[in-house]
Amino acid sequence: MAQPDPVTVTGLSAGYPGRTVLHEVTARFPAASVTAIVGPNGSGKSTLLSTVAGVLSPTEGTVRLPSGTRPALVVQRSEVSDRLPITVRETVTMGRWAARGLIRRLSNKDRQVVADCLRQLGITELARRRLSTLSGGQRQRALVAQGLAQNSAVLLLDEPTAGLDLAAKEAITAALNTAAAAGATVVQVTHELTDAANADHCVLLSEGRVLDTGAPSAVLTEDALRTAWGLCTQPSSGRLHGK
Ligand SMILES: Nc1ncnc2c1ncn2[C@@H]1O[C@H](COP(=O)(O)OP(=O)(O)OP(=O)(O)O)[C@@H](O)[C@H]1O
Repeated sequence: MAQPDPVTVTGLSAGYPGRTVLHEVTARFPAASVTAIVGPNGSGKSTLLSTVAGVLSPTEGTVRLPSGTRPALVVQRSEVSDRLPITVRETVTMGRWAARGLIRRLSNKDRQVVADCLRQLGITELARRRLSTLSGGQRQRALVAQGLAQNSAVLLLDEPTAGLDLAAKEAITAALNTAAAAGATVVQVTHELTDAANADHCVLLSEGRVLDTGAPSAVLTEDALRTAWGLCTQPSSGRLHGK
């Protein structure tokens, strides 16, 4: 079977009014794989994800996606209002809008996908609860389930496991691995050393430029981390932090 096309960015510059954040970024995000984007605070990880998602337009360069793909983007939970008057099931069902449009009624397949995503993230019991009544970690699982429900060939997530307990982290990691095994291009921004080390591929950013890209074991060397973070890793905390 032919390998699905990867996502590629070439010579990408992007940023915000009066501020260029990404400078000539060239990177490849392989299909059927999980890629971790890592780098210090402010290095441009979220900006890169938003540009690949099409939320931000590049000022230079190109983003190439598999033809006809509309990426699914799971933003940081702090960017989503916790006051939305909708249930967990409705939140996840919104993920089907991309596939079915706003008008068409939910099909049995839509319902099945939503049920599967709720189950994968271990939140079936929370399905009737209002999003506003959930803990931060429970809400994060619902947002990841919404991203998965889009069944997109490209799934982009901004720090999906940040601040979660071990069970929630494991549920999300397993769900991302399952999506990749089914052929999706999964890209996650992460500060978690374990998530980065367990990814199939890694892109290390520093000051809006690609410092290195490749297998995590080759990219996340002590030297590279010292260069990027200016100090060293803190393996005991498992998080990638500078001083
Ligand atoms: N909406 C915005 N308007 C202006 N500048 C922004 C905006 N969002 C981010 N920036 C700036 O762009 C730079 C890169 O931010 P970005 O969020 O992409 O970094 P990051 O690597 O994801 O950081 P972190 O690890 O802290 O989440 C930062 O200097 C930030 O201040």
